Parts: sequence; structure tokens; C-alpha cells
Amino acid sequence: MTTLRIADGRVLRPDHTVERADVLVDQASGEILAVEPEGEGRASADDRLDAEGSLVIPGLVNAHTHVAMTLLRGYADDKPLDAWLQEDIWPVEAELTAEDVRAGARLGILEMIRSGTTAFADMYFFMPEVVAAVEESGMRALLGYGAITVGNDDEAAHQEMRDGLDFAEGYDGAADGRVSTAFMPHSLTTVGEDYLREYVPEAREAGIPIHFHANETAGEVDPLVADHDERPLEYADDIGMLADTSFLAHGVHTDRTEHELLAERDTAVIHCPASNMKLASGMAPVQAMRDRGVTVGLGTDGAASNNDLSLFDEMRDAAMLGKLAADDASAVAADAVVEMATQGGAEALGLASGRLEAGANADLAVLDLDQPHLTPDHDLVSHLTYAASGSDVRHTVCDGQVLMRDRTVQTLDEQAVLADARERAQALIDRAES
Ligand SMILES: CSC[C@H]1O[C@@H](n2cnc3c(O)ncnc32)[C@H](O)[C@@H]1O
Ligand SMILES: [Zn+2]
Repeated sequence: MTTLRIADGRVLRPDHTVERADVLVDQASGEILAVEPEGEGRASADDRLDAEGSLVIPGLVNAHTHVAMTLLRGYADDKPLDAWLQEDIWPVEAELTAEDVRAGARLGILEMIRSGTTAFADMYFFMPEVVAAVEESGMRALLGYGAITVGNDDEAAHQEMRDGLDFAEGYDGAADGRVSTAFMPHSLTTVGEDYLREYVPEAREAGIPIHFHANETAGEVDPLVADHDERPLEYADDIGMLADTSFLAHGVHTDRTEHELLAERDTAVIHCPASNMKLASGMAPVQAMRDRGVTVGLGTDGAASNNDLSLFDEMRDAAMLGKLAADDASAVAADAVVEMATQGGAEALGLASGRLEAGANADLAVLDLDQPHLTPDHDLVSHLTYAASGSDVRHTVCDGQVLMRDRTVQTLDEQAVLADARERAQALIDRAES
């Protein structure tokens, strides 16, 4: 057995207490062997990460993104969702190549490793390239091909849905089990009803999880309600899209009936506060959903609508926006936000991560507490939500492997990743605008 000891730090436990302890990891299985409180007999380990003056937390889970959209960061800002997608993003995405997606995925993964994220859910194009980037980087991910049928003829629409299923079936368990997959119809409005009714049951019967965008803007919800005479999530449920292995992104314009349905079906909602604010999509009723028992995770959405992939920024945004949405300063409190960024996201993605305890995946991050903006330390859960940032992360570990040690990423050549992304982003825009 090869072991790794994260030594002499303070450890955030699943109940959000903090204790002085070491985390002992079995690198072969990628699991936590023990969280050993200070004073207990501590055997030596094969490798050691120093956590003195630091806080050890579960690796953060970015439960909804389009990772290769890092190439479009800052390309189109300050527009609402529909105009942004149709006028700017989709015309550029039509020019994407597999190599672009690989470069954008590497860049996004690098950014996530640096900011303490150890797992992400991704919906995009050229997904085998994202699998390859996950494999080489050592990250964990749940991946799916984003299928869209609107604008396609019937044959192409069927092909989109088939591509979604084929990817999910072909790549589940890749990268030594760090990749899992889902069937990902883009949204309830960009995939036609007939296609959803044909392919969603096939995915469910094959035991494939389902992920989609839903109830993001009023402009999307209102016509759906008018056409179907029911709420969007009642429509989704009628098709069979809500299950305990399903998770949806946004859920901004959802009502009480839909929250009760989500709780009953055990379907998680991934809250994307920065994207929802930037595109002026609205304020998700996060406190109301949680009060009714809905599992909520956090996602950055793509870097073009955020514009970064740090879950720390998302945590702060979630707390601030949650209070505004509920008109209540006690809503979406710090501990609820930390839970969403860790256990909530892990549960949505079906991962044994998000908790520092024996038997869980050894996915964790170590934050340097010895800094002005984290001093004094009355409440470290408060700091995680309101004061910390991605650059406070010293070490990142996923599946028991050290991905970043003392702020140096071990698995990717950082300068090469940046140079490649810059070059490919420029060439992509040149092609799209020529
Ligand atoms: C079909 S792959 C994913 C697809 O989704 C687009 N996208 C990015 N952000 C959003 C969002 O907030 N709502 C809906 N769709 C979004 C992305 O550009 C890809 O085309
Ligand atoms: Zn999205």
C-alpha cells in the first residue's frame, strides 16, 4: 500500500466542525484511510503534504460547466442568454475543432485544480477530448455530449441524440474510473419533445444519469407553460427526466409545485449564481428548494458567462444572491453554501466525494490560512464562503494523487497549456469572424 499523509493541519469534518487532524490516504484505492485527530498514534506514510497553518477541506465540486468555453472567456459579455448564445456563442462554437476543445478543457481543468476543485460535470462537444484532458490531469469528472435538435433535420436530430447515448455508454469508467458519464439533452426547449420521449427512456433503462438545463430564464419558461399547460418540470417528469440519478442546471424560475416534485424524485438542482446574475436570468429560490428537501449543488456554468471557474467565487455569490432572493439575511447561510459546494455537488454527480471521512474518495484541497483576509479565524466555515479565494489553495489532491503541491500543478505543463489556449482561442475567433 502506498500512503499519503496530509499532516498537521486543521480538517473540515462532514458536520462542519474543524479539528486538528491528519488525513491518511491510500493512494492505490484513492480512498481516505483515516482522519486521525491530533495526539493519536501516527504511523509514517510514503508521502507527506504539509498542512501546518492550513485548512484541509473536501475537494470542491463544480457540478455544471462547459469547461472548454474557457476559450471564449471575455469574448462576449453583457447580453441576456438568448442573444448571447445566438448572436455570439453559437456562431463561434460552430467553428470549434477537437483540438480547440482539448486546449480549452486543459485550461479550465488547470484553473479548477488551482482553485481546489477536484470534480466537475461537463456538457459540451468533442467530449472524447475532455475525457483525454481529464485523464492526463488526474481530475474527476462526469461528462456528457450536449445534444441539440432544434435547427436540425430529423436525421441529424436523431444522430445528435444517438451521439449523446453512445458517448455516455462508451466512456463510462474511463480514466481509471475517474470519468463517469450522463445523457445530456441541452434543455427542454432546444431538444424537441419527440426526441426526448424516444431517447430519455432508453437512457433510463440503461441506467444512464441525465443532465440538462431547465427553468433558466422567464423567456424559456413562459412559452413552455403556454404550449404544454403545465410547469416545465412537470413536463420533464412526464417524459421521465426526473430521477434520483438526474440533475438539472439553473432551476431559476421554479415554483413550489416543482420544488416538491424535485424533492419527491430526488433530482438535484445545480445553482449557477454568477451566470444567472451576469446573463440577468434571475434569482434561483435556493433557500426555498433546500427547505423543501431538494439537493442543491453549485456550478460555474461556462467561463464565458461567469467569467472564471473558481468555486470560491461561486460560494460567495450563492450566499449573497440567496439572501437577496429570499429577502432574508439568514437565508443560504455559510454552512449551507459549503455543503452545496461539497456534499451537494458530490451527491448530484453520484460521487463518494465531498466528505473527509474514512472510505470516501481522497479528493481534497488545502488552504493557506496565514493571510490577512483570513485573519482572525473566528469561524472557518464563514471564511470559506465569504472571504477565501481560489488563490488560497496550496495543495490539491484527487483520487489520492497530488495534482498541485505547494501551488505547482504536477500533472499539466502550465505555461504550455496557457500558450496553446491563447493561440487556439485567437485562431477560433479569426475563423468565426472571417
Ligand atoms: C450543447 S453543449 C452546451 C451548450 O450550452 C451552451 N451554454 C452555455 N451556457 C449556457 C447557459 O447558461 N444556458 C444554456 N446553454 C448554455 C454552450 O454554449 C453550448 O452551446
Ligand atoms: Zn450551462
